[in-house]
Amino acid sequence: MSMVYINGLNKIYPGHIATQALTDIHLTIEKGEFVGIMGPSGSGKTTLLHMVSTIDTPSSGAVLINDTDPYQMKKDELAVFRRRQLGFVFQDFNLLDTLTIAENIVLPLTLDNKPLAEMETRLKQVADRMNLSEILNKRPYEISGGQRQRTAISRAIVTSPALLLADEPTGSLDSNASRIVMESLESINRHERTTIMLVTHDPVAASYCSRIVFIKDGRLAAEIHRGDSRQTFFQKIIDTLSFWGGHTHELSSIRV
Ligand SMILES: Nc1ncnc2c1ncn2[C@@H]1O[C@H](COP(=O)(O)OP(=O)(O)OP(=O)(O)O)[C@@H](O)[C@H]1O
Repeated sequence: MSMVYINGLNKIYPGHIATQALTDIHLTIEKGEFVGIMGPSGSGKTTLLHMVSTIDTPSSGAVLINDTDPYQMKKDELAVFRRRQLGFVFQDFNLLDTLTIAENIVLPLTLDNKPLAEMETRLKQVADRMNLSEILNKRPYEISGGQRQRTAISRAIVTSPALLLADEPTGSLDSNASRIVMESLESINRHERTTIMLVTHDPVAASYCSRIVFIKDGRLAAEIHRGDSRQTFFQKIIDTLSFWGGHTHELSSIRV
């Protein structure tokens, strides 16, 4: 069963000089997969994520999410679809400083008018899984970057979305915080069976995925699967990046 089905997708940004950001993309992501998107800067990774997250519209081709075409929906329907089916995680966390960590996490449930008891149960489950239970009464400016990103991930999964979309979630974090964030995403994928699509430049972060799709100049260039060993997968990612392009500098001293 596919969670994301992309068929013949093209994206052209109009303008004085039009940019063809994506060309004839065909990609299927099965339910429960954890897929990374990698490629050089400007290759179209974020554009692809935006097409799936319905932030922007394709120029042509089909995008189905959970067998639904979000681009056929009315504005209100789409807003509800996004709130219930999709979770979003960004590089810069996007938390509200005026709210506590607990209030930030349950915000999507508040917007959906869920009963208080249900909110409290779900908050406890998510906070336990993301190891945030001790800091629920703090505010975002009182916690570390890694804790902020885990709060943002908690907010994204509190509605139990079918699909979690993450754009460079470790981009602002040091290597230790990145590792904890990636372990959290891996745990969500394993235990909540949430399908995850992640854009990253970071080969260590990518090594937590079950499959990596490489994009070059807006086209799918290669695809590799993890298998059992994350260490071996990391090496495969480095080899593929050095062949297709991407960030492979500064990698010699990285510990997986
Ligand atoms: N809103 C926009 N208007 C016009 N061109 C755009 C727009 N967004 C992206 N582009 C162009 O589309 C191409 C793909 O951009 P995209 O941001 O998807 O790449 P990326 O692989 O995510 O890059 P990076 O790794 O640097 O974030 C680039 O040539 C970019 O300049």
